[in-house]
Amino acid sequence: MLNTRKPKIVQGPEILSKMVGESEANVRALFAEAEAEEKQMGANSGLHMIIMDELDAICKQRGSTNTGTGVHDTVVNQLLSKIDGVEQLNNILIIGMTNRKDMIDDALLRPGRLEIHMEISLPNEQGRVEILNIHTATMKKSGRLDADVDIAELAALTKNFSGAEIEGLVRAAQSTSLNSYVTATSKVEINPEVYKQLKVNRAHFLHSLEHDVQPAFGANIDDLNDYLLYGIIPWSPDISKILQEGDLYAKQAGNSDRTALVSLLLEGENFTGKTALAVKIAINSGFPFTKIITPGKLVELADMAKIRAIYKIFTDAYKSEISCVILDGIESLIEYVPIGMRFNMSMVQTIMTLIKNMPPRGKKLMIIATSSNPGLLKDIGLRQHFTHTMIAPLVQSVSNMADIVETLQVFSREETESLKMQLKEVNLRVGVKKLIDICMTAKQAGDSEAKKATFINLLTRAGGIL
Ligand SMILES: Nc1ncnc2c1ncn2[C@@H]1O[C@H](COP(=O)(O)OP(=O)(O)OP(=O)(O)O)[C@@H](O)[C@H]1O
Repeated sequence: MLNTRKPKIVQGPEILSKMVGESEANVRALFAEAEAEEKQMGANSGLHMIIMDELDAICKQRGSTNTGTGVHDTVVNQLLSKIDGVEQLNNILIIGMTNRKDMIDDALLRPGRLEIHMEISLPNEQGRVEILNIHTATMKKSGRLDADVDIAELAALTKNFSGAEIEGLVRAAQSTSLNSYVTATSKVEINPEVYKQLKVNRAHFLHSLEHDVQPAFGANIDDLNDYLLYGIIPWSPDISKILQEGDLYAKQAGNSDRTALVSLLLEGENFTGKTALAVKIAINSGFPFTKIITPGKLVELADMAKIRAIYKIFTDAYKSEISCVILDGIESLIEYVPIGMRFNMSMVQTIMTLIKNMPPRGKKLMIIATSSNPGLLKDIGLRQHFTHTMIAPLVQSVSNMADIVETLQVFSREETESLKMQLKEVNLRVGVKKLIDICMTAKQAGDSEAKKATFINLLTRAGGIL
C-alpha cells in the first residue's frame, strides 16, 4: 500500500544469537539496505519497512535481564542507535509488535523512536461477528455450516475472545464435528458416505466453547471454583446480605454511566470465608474478565516481578470492557510482618495506585480486596481508598454452627441435636473455614461419640469456645 521495498519481517527472538556480537550484527543487517540506498539516493530513496514481531523478546528494559552477558542490553542500544542515532535515516518505517508493552525498554518508546503507539484491543461484538464470518466463510461456501449456527449468538457468547481465539474456536468446532463421525475400532475410520454430509452445527460450537477454547482475557470459572471448595453455606442472613450487596456493587460498576471503578474491601477475622465470598461475588457478577491475585501465586517471584505481575493483571483487566480483580489477603500481598511492623512499601504504593487509578475511558473495573487486618490497612492509608467495605462474620451462635455442621453431613440430625445440647451454654467464636476443617477431621474419628468428642476438643483448642 505504501509502495515500499519488500518489507523485512523478523520475529524478535530470531535476532538473538549465541555468538558474541552476532545479535547486534543482526540488528545492523536489518538496516543495511536502507542505509545504502539513503547514501546513494538521498531524498529519492524508496521506503524501507521493518516489521518486528514479539519485540519484547529483544527489547526488554535494560538491566532487567539477568543472563550475565548483557546481550539484551546491547541489542537495545544497537537498535536505539540505528533508529535515532547520529546518522539519521529518513527512508525507513519500523513497526514493532508486542503484547507486553510494559516489558519494553522505555527509551525505545520515547518520541523520535517508536513514538506512535496503537493498541489493538479485544474485538467488540460487531468485530467478533465479522471475525466469525471470515473464519466460517469457506465452510458456508461448501455447505458445511449447518443452518442452526447463529453467528450473532456466537459473537455474544465469545466476550473477551481475541481474533486468534475465535479462529481457534471455529477450528475446535470443526474437530468436534469430525469426531462425531469417527468410529474408533481398532483403526480410526470415517465412513465416506457420512463424511459427505458432514456439517458443523450449533451444538459443536457450544461444545467447543465449553470444553476447548478459553479466552486468555476471560474469567476462568474452574479456577475460581477452586476457592469455593465447600460452596457458600447460607448459615446466617448476613451471608445473603453480603452477596446481595456485592451484586449491587457489581451492578453499579456494570450499569452506571458515571462509575468506572468500584472497589470493595471485605474485612473479617481469619478463616471467616473472605476469599470464598469475594470469589462468589465475582462469579455472580458475570463479568467476562475475572482474575484473582493471591499471595500464593506471587510467592516465587522477586520484588519487581511481583509488582509487574500485579500490574499485568490490571492492564489485562483494562483491555476488557468490564472486569473484576480480586486482591486476596492484602496484608500478605504487602508482606506485612507484625514484628517491628514491617511491610513492602513498593507493594503498598503499587496497590494504592491501582485501587485509585481510573480505568481507561469506556472501561469498567470492580476491585474486591480481602483483609483480616483492617487496622493495618487504615494505618498505612489503604483502607480509605476503597469505595465500599463489608464485614465477613464469625460464627457466634450454636444454632448457626449446627446449620453448618448439618449441611456438611458429617453428623446426623440426632448427633447435631446432641452437640447443640452439649454446647448450649458456651460462647462460640469461630470462622466458617475453621469450623469446616474441624468437622472434616472429626468425621474421621469413628463412632458417633468419638466424632462429637473430637469436634468439641478441636473447637476448644482452636479457641472457638470461649
Ligand atoms: N457462608 C460461607 N462463607 C464463606 N465461606 C464459606 C461459606 N460456607 C462455606 N464456605 C467455605 O469455607 C471456606 C472459606 O475459605 P476462605 O479461604 O475463603 O477463608 P478466608 O477467610 O479467606 O481464610 P484466611 O483467613 O485463611 O484467608 C471455603 O472452602 C468455602 O467454600
